[in-house]
Amino acid sequence: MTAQELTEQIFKKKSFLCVGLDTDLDRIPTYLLSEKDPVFSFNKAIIDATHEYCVAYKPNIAFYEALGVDGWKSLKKTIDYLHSDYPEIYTIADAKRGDIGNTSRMYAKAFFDDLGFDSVTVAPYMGKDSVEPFLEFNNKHTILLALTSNEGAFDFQTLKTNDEDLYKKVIKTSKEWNNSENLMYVVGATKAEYLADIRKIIPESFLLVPGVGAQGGSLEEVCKYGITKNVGLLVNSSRKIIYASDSSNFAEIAAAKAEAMQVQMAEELEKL
Ligand SMILES: O=c1ccn([C@@H]2O[C@H](COP(=O)(O)O)[C@@H](O)[C@H]2O)c(=O)[nH]1
Repeated sequence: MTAQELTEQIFKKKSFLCVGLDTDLDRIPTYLLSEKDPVFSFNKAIIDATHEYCVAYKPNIAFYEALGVDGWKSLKKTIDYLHSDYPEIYTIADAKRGDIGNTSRMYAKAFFDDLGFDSVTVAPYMGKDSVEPFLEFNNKHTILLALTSNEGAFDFQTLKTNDEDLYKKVIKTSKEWNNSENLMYVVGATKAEYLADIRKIIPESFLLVPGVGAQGGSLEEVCKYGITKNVGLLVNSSRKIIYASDSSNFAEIAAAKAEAMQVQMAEELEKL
């Protein structure tokens, strides 16, 4: 899916919500554990209930890898289900990959060609040749970690290099890379006020913003500093939506949480 098509979906659905599929066998309703594929059953129920309120889903790959072969099968079934039943949905593999070039190429093939995700998150630490192999894929996005939502973001990302914050240097440098038009960036909702400066460097780029909900970030603050006339935001919430309830009507409750966020987003879009 192109960024233009994603923007069209955002205005059509009046939502820039991304629902995170951080599916954990220890947190899903226990009655699902007797199903053949509990992870897929849970994801399918969440997707069917929430899809009208969001434009994207973001499975965090760690939750699937942790289950070995079964986890990969559940991930594949989930992405195939999205492609077949909800082709208008944008998909993000939150995998935080990046390695020497020929290895990065294999990661890119895995997530873009084999699994067919629209985008994958990538760590910038190994530099240009570790990211460019992802950028070669047409109509696929590489979402570079810029300023993350966790406390540890201050360990390195805000260190000064030649009087400039490292995360700003990463963003500026990445704009020079081949096919940089295929880049998006991760900026944590917990650091919303930084978005004002970030928008000076990348006024048009899409930002994936995790950290609203369980991590305490505010949607209002994110919009105040980060929204553009074309929106340019995908705001993720995982646990606050998918684990809102562990009873048999968990999907209904998740839908209510997603709808509440969508309503707030529609209000923000009205202001544009
Ligand atoms: O800076 C980052 C980058 C990625 N994440 C991921 O987003 C979700 C957030 O989940 P919540 O339950 O809504 O807190 C999760 O998959 C993280 O690994 C992030 O939080 N911050």
